[in-house]
Amino acid sequence: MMADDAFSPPSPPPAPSPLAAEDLADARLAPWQPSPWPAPRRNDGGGGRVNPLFTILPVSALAIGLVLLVAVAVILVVTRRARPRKVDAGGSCNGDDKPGAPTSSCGSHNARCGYAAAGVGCIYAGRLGFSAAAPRSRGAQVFTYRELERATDGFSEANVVGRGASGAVFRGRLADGTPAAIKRLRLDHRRQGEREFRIEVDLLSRMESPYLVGLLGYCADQSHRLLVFEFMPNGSLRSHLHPPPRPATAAGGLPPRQPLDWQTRLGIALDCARALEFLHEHSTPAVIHRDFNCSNVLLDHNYRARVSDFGMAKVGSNKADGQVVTRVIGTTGYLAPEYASTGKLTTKSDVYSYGVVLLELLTGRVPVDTQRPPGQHVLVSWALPRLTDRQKLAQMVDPALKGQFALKDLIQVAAIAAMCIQTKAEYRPLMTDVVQSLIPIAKPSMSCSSTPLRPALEHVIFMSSSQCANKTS
Ligand SMILES: Nc1ncnc2c1ncn2[C@@H]1O[C@H](COP(=O)(O)OP(=O)(O)OP(=O)(O)O)[C@@H](O)[C@H]1O
Repeated sequence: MMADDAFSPPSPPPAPSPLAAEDLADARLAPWQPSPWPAPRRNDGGGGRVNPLFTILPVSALAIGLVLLVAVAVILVVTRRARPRKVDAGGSCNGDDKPGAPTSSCGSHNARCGYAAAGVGCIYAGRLGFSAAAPRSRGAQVFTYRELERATDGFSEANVVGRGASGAVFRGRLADGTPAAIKRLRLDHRRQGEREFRIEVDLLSRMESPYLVGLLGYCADQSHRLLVFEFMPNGSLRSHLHPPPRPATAAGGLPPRQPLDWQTRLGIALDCARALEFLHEHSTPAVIHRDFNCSNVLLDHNYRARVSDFGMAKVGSNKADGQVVTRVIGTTGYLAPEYASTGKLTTKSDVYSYGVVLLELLTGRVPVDTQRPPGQHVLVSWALPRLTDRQKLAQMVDPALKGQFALKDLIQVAAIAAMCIQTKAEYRPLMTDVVQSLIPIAKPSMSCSSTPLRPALEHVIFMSSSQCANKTS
């Protein structure tokens, strides 16, 4: 029943609003307790005096709050200004990476630590569809052509460290003493150089990983287009795995280059896997390198690898299948079959190219070599049946690695390579799986039993935990 049935006022009350009726009912259930505090007196214009406390207290509280707010804001602004210009994007890092520092001091491979150089800016920011929240931690400094000319002794031939399809790369030293690799792009009528320039600047000034070659800056002075990278003193992986034959005059007196040893190769394989893992799985949206090959793997003074050359990279689509249909470009011998034949590009195309580089590390062979006997021209077709045959496996390894590896490690690397170069893209592993599978063998101190294979690689026929004990060398 209604509450006012039970409530019998002595005289008819003024018509109550429904809310007033409920209030009355509540009042019946919970009798009103007098407040211990003095009741405020309403200034009703009836001549009653207002207690000054009730005016002063809220006003002073408001004033104190305002002062505190302003103080906090001032402290925040001052401390931000006083901090060195290092930006922590996506995780705190106390490393002291400097422009040109070849190795990040961040512990985690996922750490994105970097710096923002003074007075930096990126004129091409925002063209590749990264979300606004994407970290832009590394500033790319803008150089004039004159500055880079000075840095390279007028682009002298003596400073050329390499030449790619898009131009020459010069060793240089920036005004602050930082060593740098300066790539002078050739701008052709197809404007491919311009496109590559924009992609490199846009991507690299936003991405931050110790496994990617860092972009220190760029120059877009009139018709000049130059990219300034961290200098990688040990050059490309290609120059170590497949050194060009030295002319007799140059070779005389110079000691022969030592082939990379097994552990160094595994370290390089792991660094590259982490670089691709970063692009595919830790970047939003995913980035497909599209031209991953051993020329684009550069080595620092400790032979730690970093991936370079993003001029052909594609930012993955947001579509569910993560597939981009595009013009087929890349390097012969590294192209995934589905990409080469249909132009369908996915992160799994990079996984295939990675598998080819892993085969090069394993065998010391180039991806395509028409000088070899028939049946051995294409590395992938020659290697694939051997990778899963224990007898033939040991014979396919680079002779320079003889006696340096345990059979179980070789089997593991072969299994990873075999999965990466699967013809069907969906059978290839994720780069995260590759990283996890390589970690135990790239760190020899870890015991075999504590490092089970990742599910993606488990079904390779001869991989079983019992074989972990079969250490033969
Ligand atoms: N950051 C760097 N530090 C040291 N050397 C470098 C650096 N970048 C490039 N180089 C050298 O310059 C060479 C040419 O590099 P570049 O990226 O122009 O071409 P590429 O990758 O070999 O070929 P392409 O551009 O045709 O794919 C490399 O192989 C390497 O020896």
